[in-house]
Amino acid sequence: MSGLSSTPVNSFDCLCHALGLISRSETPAVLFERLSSTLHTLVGRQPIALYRRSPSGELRLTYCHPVDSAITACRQLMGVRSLDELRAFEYQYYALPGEHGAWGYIGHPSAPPKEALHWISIVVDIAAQRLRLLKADHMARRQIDLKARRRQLSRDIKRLTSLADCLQHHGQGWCDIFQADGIALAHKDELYCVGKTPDRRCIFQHLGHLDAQADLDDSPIELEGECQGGIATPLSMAGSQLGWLLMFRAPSTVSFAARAAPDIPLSVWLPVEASMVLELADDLAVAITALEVVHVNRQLRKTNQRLESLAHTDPLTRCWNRYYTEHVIEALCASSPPCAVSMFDIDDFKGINDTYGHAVGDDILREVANLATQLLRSNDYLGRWGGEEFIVILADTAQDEGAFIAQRLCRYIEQHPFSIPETVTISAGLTTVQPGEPSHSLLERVDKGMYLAKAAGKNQVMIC
Ligand SMILES: Nc1nc2c(ncn2[C@@H]2O[C@H](COP(=O)(O)OP(=O)(O)OP(=O)(O)O)[C@@H](O)[C@H]2O)c(=O)[nH]1
Repeated sequence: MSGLSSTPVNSFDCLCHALGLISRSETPAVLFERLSSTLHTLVGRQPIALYRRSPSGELRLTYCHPVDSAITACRQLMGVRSLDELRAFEYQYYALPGEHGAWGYIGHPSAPPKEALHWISIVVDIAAQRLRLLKADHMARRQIDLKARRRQLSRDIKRLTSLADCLQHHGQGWCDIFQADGIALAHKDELYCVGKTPDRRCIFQHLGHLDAQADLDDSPIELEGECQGGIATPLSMAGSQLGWLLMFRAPSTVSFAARAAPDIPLSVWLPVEASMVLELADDLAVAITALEVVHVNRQLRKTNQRLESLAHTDPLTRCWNRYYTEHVIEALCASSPPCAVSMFDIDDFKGINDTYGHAVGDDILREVANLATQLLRSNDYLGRWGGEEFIVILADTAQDEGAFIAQRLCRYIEQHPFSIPETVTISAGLTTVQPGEPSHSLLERVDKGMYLAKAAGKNQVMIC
């Protein structure tokens, strides 16, 4: 498993065996382990550090050998952050070539034996080739999974109601694809998490530092300190940042070194993984924007409904106001359907107000409107015409049936036990819509009917 670690360096067979193992490594982690241990032996058992180079040129420790002892014995080597530092400390180093410049570097403290130089360059070459192959393979396999997940997310966007919902549906799938132990989404001071993540305070503290860095682009950033093992990617849309996507690998799955040296910045996300996280972040930015649009539309719809209802509704009785009642009556007269209209007025209402006060008068008005609404059929309508006067529109109703309904309403109100000792009654006029007549003629007629009902002794219906 570990190359030359248990065999002599000068054994050609052993070296070939180690090269064979390196060239057959199935994962980057196994490759790093075999490469580091082989070099460790070749350079006379010096500690080996393997760093990944970020697009900005920063170096971060990805692997070291021997595992824990190297960290404690050689912290400076492990904590190197740039090529300049490698040079400044006069460490020996070799580039691990990638497709676009150096993928990373391998360093150790002092010059190797001369006879090993040739073998070192072969070992590094073979390792770099294997790393490129693994990258392509990894990319191909993970891309398929990620593409399927991305398609599913875009299909789900309309159905999802919130980011929490989104994470609940997709979070575990993303953890599986990225071999992450936890995922968090930071959006508008909220943090949505799935799986194992560091605590909120710690995440927000790190994001605060990142937000304060003006020179950040949209590239994923590996986190340090308490959030070691995490990678943060801005969620951006049309130049504005909506939040952060964070993925975490717990130290056990990261690497040995995270436990041994939490203060040494590690690289635990391969560049190919980071670019896939970026793809997911792009999709999430679209999902967040879509959720926001849905939310704003929902709010607008609610506000419109409220405004519409305010424009139509009498605030005291909650039935139609005069403006809307007039509008409906005009429309009725224009289409002249078979329809009866009744206008009623509470009898002696001034006396109620004068005796019990305006507030009680208001209660009676509300209760009369309620009783009328209860008694009317689902396609009949009640409007407040003004003061204590109401209009009832009885859809699809001939005169006799309309008169019967109006009478029934009179009796219903008369028999209702109101909060005052006196019996409350109404007087109503009733008429039907005549073909082609203007609304004012219909209203005059029904008003006259109501007046006649008052004149005839109140608490009754007059047809006219
Ligand atoms: N509490 C209350 N009173 C109202 C409201 N609108 C109008 N009124 C009162 O309703 C009363 C109507 O009185 P009048 O027009 O004299 O009619 P009335 O006392 O019912 O007499 P009749 O119509 O002959 O039965 C007035 O005192 C108005 O102030 C209202 O919104 N709330």
